[in-house]
Amino acid sequence: MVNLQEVSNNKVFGGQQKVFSHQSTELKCTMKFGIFLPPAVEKGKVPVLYWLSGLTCTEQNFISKAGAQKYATEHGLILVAPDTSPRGVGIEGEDDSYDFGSGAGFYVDATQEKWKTNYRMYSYITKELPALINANFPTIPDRQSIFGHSMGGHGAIVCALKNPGMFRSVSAFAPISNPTHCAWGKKAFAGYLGTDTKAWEEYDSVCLLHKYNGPPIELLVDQGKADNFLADKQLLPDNLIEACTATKSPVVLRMQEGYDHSYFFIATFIEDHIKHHAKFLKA
Ligand SMILES: N[C@@H](CCC(=O)N[C@@H](CSC=O)C(=O)NCC(=O)O)C(=O)O
Repeated sequence: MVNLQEVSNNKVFGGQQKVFSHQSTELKCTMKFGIFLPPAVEKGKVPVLYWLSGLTCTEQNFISKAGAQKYATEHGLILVAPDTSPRGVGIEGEDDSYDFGSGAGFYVDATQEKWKTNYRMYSYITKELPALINANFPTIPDRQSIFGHSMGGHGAIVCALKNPGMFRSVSAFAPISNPTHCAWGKKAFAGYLGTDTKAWEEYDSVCLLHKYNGPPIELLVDQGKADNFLADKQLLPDNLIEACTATKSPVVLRMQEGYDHSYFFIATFIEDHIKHHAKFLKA
């Protein structure tokens, strides 16, 4: 395997949950990602579903808490779950807060001097990682989809909207839907992209929906009604729905009674999301 070191390998639901590390050219550091290989890979190439995690996560949260492997085995999909930022790159302040720097790459390519060399998660997710996965694993490169949670839900929708046709489907759990209008997004975008808010719009799902000119994307979003970050106005799903309605973009938002922002919520509805993606990946 070119440029890949196996870190762990566990059999689960008949497949192999592996973690690899590699030297990233975009991020200029060692990165890890989880990859689940379903039993179907023994018979041939299969589609890939990328998962983007939220603030504070590494590649471990999704692979150990979401329970996704069972459904990836059922539908014959590879799952790829990368880390959420560069690690240990030696930028002053990189570990100071949970919502900026390490664990909080926000899936953008930073333009600000201090961050721009390493904080290139957008290019990592849309270019380097798919190329690495397709070169080393039995994928069908033109059958890939993307989903994520919170900061990762934002990342998944943004990556799909900025690259029409690259992903066959997209879905999200409690995404940060309109980062230019919430505290998390304003802090991250000011730090990575600077004070010109025009540049922020390039990474905001609501703004990008108004510019999108590709094949229709049927977006599935689950949102817990008891999510504290919903109450704190960090997620703003109504703004996403308004933009989808205005642009006639297909969307299903399911407001889930009593669910919070945690991986318990994700594990509850992960089957529906994998089914949603399988419908498009297997069509
Ligand atoms: N203050 C909390 C916030 C961290 C948190 O809740 N992270 C979520 C994602 S939030 C948006 O991107 C998460 O996925 N956490 C990991 C988990 O396994 O639950 C804190 O510092 O914990």
